[in-house]
Amino acid sequence: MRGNFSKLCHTMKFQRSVAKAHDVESISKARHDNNGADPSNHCGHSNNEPNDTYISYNSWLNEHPSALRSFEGMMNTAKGKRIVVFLDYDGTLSPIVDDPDHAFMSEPMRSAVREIARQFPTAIISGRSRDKVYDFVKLDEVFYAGSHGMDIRGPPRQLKSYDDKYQTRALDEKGNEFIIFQPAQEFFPAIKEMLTELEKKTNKIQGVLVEDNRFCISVHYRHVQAEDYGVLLERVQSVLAKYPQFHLTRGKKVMEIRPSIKWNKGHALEYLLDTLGFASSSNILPIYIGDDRTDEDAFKALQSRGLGYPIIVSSIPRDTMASYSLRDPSEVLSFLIRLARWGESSS
Ligand SMILES: O=P(O)(O)OC[C@H]1O[C@H](O[C@H]2O[C@H](CO)[C@@H](O)[C@H](O)[C@H]2O)[C@H](O)[C@@H](O)[C@@H]1O
Repeated sequence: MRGNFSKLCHTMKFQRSVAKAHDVESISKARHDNNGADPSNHCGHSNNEPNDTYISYNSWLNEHPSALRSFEGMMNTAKGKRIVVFLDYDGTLSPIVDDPDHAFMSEPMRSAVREIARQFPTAIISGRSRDKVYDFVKLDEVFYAGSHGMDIRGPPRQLKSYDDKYQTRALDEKGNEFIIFQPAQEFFPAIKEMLTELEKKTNKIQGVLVEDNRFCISVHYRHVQAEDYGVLLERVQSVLAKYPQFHLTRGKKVMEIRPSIKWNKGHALEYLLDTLGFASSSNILPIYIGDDRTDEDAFKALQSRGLGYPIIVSSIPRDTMASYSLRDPSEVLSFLIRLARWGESSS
């Protein structure tokens, strides 16, 4: 394993030099490719000139410094604290790709996350279904929260502050206990109905993909012609109108249908901290890395506790509650490798 880890560190040195060479390229590339960060701009184009983009990205970086460049300072504050790592999946551990079923995680990323999970409690919190994220990540060392945190497989601690009906104790194949926490359980039959209706209502629109995320539904429009977008939105809204207990949120070229309960990635983060036994500890340092709007709920949770490091993954200036930034998943990889190495040397 140590051999793998030094291979990773080597990869990281390589990436650092590549990242320098790409600095200018990534900034101008950002002008053309925001991966759908702005849903009102269906085609994802911006009118800014490259120079404007360069200036605005750099001034944004002053507000949200690079977590790679700030690494030493960040870790000075971390000394003596218990680090807990939270990671989003799409756009963070895997790059945004055209086909959601092909958002694979690279082997170096898998090794880095495995190393991180050996050093620190680690959870992946995703909008995907929990099973799908596990299929991509395939690591048993990690806790998983799917459906934007509404389906958690966490540590074996049943919490009194949550209704027992949402917490199920279970055993894995090796006899280890864990808890499944599903606060949106009662919405499941309605979600199944909506899924069928959405598929029926949208299957004539070319390029639409309806994804079953167990307690949420994603309607992808990355491959929908701009002129068909209005019809798609109308059809999604017409289905939604029959289910007032659900609402629509937006991600990268995706509409996400979610139960209207007071539960999001921020609550999932709090729940996992509680089950890890860190409910009232001031000696912890949670790190959350994510790229999407729904990750803002987790950034907000950290900011309101005045705790830890919320880190946004973005190659364009974005309105965010994160304190630090990383440009893309390759910088996330570099950060995780450095963090794992830091953890190893300080343990
Ligand atoms: O919380 P996350 O793990 O970031 O999940 C958010 C959504 O991610 C996926 O969609 C996004 O990534 C796809 C693959 O790169 C891309 O094709 C799509 O356009 C993006 O929106 C996932 O498929 C969705 O279900 C999640 O809600």
